[in-house]
Amino acid sequence: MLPSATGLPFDDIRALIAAMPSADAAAVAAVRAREAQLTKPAGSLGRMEGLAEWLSAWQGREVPEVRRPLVAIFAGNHGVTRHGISAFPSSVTQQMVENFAAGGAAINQICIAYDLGLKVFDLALDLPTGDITVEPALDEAACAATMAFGMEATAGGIDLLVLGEMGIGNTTVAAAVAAGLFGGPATDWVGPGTGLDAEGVAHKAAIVQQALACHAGHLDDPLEVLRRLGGRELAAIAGAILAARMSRIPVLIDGYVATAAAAVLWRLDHHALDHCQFGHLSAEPAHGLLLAKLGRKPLLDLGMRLGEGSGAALAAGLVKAAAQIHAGMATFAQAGVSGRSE
Ligand SMILES: Cc1cc2ncn([C@H]3O[C@H](COP(=O)(O)O)[C@@H](O)[C@H]3O)c2cc1C
Ligand SMILES: O=C(O)c1cccnc1
Repeated sequence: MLPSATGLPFDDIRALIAAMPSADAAAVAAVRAREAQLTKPAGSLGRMEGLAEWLSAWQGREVPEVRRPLVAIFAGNHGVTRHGISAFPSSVTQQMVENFAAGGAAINQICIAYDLGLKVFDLALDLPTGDITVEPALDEAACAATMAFGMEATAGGIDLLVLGEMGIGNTTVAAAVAAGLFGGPATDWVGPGTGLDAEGVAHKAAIVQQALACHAGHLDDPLEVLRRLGGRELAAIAGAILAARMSRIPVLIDGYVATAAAAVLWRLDHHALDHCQFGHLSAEPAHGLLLAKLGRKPLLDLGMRLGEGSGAALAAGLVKAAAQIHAGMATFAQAGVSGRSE
């Protein structure tokens, strides 16, 4: 699914969006029928029942199954870090990629605990994106190619895709993308990220405002917002979400940064994220606002603000359980349990 030579690279992305499959209504009907027979009061598993239905709808399976879940982390570096908008130096991006490979990060432990596969995609870390206060982060060809690269995350017969990121400075570009897509002042969209104090957050807002001014007049097209104000890991996440849709793989999206990338697709088509669930509510303050714009309720709210796919990976434990519960439970008839009294 690399961009073809049919025209501008973004045209290939738009063509995929126009061709997105919809939910499998027959699979949903089958899950609902079976759900009603399982040995529990109707509706007693709350949102877990909805997760089983969502899995079936997008997998196109009458019985949902999660046997090959994958966490994909995309890592990128950002030119805007020259303005001191993170509590950590940008060298930490590469160092954390090495830490992921060595098994020392939080996400490695979550993957062990829940038996999730993990792949880390390093996106030209030695080539930071453009400084968004004065130039676009990426040109169109690089942005489209990075989206195409992100599509590779769906390979290998996976049946659940969990998306996360690593990139010092990326809560700044996420804020810029969110503001570019939904408007409002930069102060609405920035937060402490890795741990800025109030003065640091105010400076970060000023930098995002500068970026918005620099690109004003070019932000009507969501893909332009992505390439001008975003970064490689955001582009790759957007590509991965789109490829997952085409391959009928349900997706779990992590915190503020991953949600900002997803929001680009939502602005292109309000149904583009129907195959996605939002794993958690990040403590990054603007994540709640962004989810409200998308009209979505996250699965977990644990006060986490780590990134690297951690909140979505924790939610993958719930999604695995939802599939197992639905597939494995006995029906009233099978178990000889009496149904509801008349
Ligand atoms: C050691 C360490 C591990 C991380 N894992 C994820 N992030 C998270 O923090 C970064 C975004 O925050 P900001 O915009 O403030 O730089 C991203 O790399 C994100 O995934 C980390 C950050 C650090 C320091
Ligand atoms: O919610 C996130 O994605 C997040 C929050 C803080 C730092 N990095 C990522």
